[in-house]
Amino acid sequence: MSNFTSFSATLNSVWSESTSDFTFPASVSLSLLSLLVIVAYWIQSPSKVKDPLPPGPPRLPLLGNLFQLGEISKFPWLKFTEWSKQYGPIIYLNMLGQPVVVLNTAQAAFDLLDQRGTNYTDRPKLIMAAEILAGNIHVGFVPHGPLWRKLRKAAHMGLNLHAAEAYFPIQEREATLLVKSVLENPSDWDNHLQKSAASTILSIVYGTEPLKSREDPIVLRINHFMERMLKAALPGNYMVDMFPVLNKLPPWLAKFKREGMAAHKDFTAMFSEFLQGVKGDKFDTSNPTFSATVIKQQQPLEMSEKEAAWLAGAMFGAGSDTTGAALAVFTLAMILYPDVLKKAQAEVDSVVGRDRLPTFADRDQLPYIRALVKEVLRWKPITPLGLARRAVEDDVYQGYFIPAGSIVMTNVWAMNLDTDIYENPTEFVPERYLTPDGRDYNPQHTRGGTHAYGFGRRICAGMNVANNSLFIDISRLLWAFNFTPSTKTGLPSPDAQIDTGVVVRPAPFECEITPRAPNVQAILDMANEV
Ligand code: HEM
Repeated sequence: MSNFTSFSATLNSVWSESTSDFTFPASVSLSLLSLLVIVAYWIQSPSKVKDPLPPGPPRLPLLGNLFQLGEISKFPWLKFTEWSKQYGPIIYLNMLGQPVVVLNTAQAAFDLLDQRGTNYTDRPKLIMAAEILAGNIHVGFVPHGPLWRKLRKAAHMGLNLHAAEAYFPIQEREATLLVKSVLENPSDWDNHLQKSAASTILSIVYGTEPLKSREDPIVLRINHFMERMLKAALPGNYMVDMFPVLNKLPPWLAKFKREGMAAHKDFTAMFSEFLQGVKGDKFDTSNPTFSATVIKQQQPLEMSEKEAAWLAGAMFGAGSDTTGAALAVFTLAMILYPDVLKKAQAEVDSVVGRDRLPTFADRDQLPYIRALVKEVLRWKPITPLGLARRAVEDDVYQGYFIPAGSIVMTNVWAMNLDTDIYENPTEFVPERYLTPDGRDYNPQHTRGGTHAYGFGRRICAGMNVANNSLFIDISRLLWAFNFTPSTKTGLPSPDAQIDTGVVVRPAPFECEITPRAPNVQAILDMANEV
């Protein structure tokens, strides 16, 4: 799912590389732009500030923190975390009149997003991406209101803890295929992880057969949708997001609107075609699928064909790159922390043995693996700023004024490194999620031990499916392989990361992945899920 981690970085492009389809003649552009900035500021600035705004870096009149953009353009969570040490748990920024509030502690995120959920369940307005391209129907971007509640309810029916168990067979089959691919071609391990994550989510949503490649037409088509959404969501790419009044122009006068509406029609046709495939017999429907649940819920929830199609279609973008990136973090940790690797393998071996693959039935007996999955999500968060929210009304928190319309960001990176909660937070230590007598331990204000899936009512709808995929993939990879540094390139850096715009993941690195025993292939061949 396109997120807002690149928010600050991409605001830069307002000035530098705008691809806006609505351009001004050069002679009038500067003065007109200045006027528009003043009007935008006047419209958007908080009118009645009674309490002080939260602290933050110094601001200029009108421009706000625009001049700090350089500092936060790359990996903004790192700068926010640094600022949190200076300014405290809540930081206030202002970008050309747009208030931005960054929450740096789990306590602040819990107090606002969980405890005052009604005010913080909305998403920021994204006119080009969410309203025009997605037609205000994408569950991840739709404003807080009746439609979001309906879509979310249907999503819950297909993804809740119990419903997610129906996908165990798909996830076990995909995990076996993943181990097979890595065994055949270990140097391409990252590609196998990404393909496996994509294949799993597609099978869960539409009941498709396992993917042979990431170039499969269905993947390419959905990726094209995601790329369009991402490009449209980046601030500065479309003037209409800076000056919403432009959205009032009729389509014949506004190219961005004409093209956006046409693209929305195409995406609707694509998602409807996929859903029809489940209704008809094009895909294998012998396994329970998310789409089948959505189709069943259409009548009781009074969901239109279009809403059902978009709900199912939204899942690939939300669940594919995210899970794949978390598996890459796991691989990095196994290379850098050989003692953890050994301990995890020892647990798997003692419970499962060497004559079969781990299954979901083993999960209760694998506390160290459960802890390791939580540590993967904590150590290098793949969505370090979560997914932004919008304050609907003025609020006051800890004596600070949060203006209505503020973009609210959760700095999960800072929360995961909070030394009040985690000892040696930069180290990979699964033990932190176990009590001294070996039971599961979840730090305060986490959901299931983690902040990775967000907060409050808008928490990740697919978190059970994601946790299940991570558990089964990680336990089978640990059962099958040893992970060691590349003999050519040595130890990878724990800190090198890349921001894909969708997720933040470890920078590419090489490593050696070798089978732990000669019979791995034979056991894989015996697995009857494939
Ligand atoms: C490791 C994997 C994943 C991570 C780290 C992750 C993380 C997130 C985060 C941070 C949010 C925003 C929550 C908030 O606003 O507080 C989110 C939303 C969402 N996620 Fe996930 N996700 C993952 C996997 C999945 C999967 C597998 C699915 C689908 C099966 C999924 C479906 C969704 C949906 C539909 C939303 C939008 C919820 C809404 O706005 O109401 N995610 N996810």
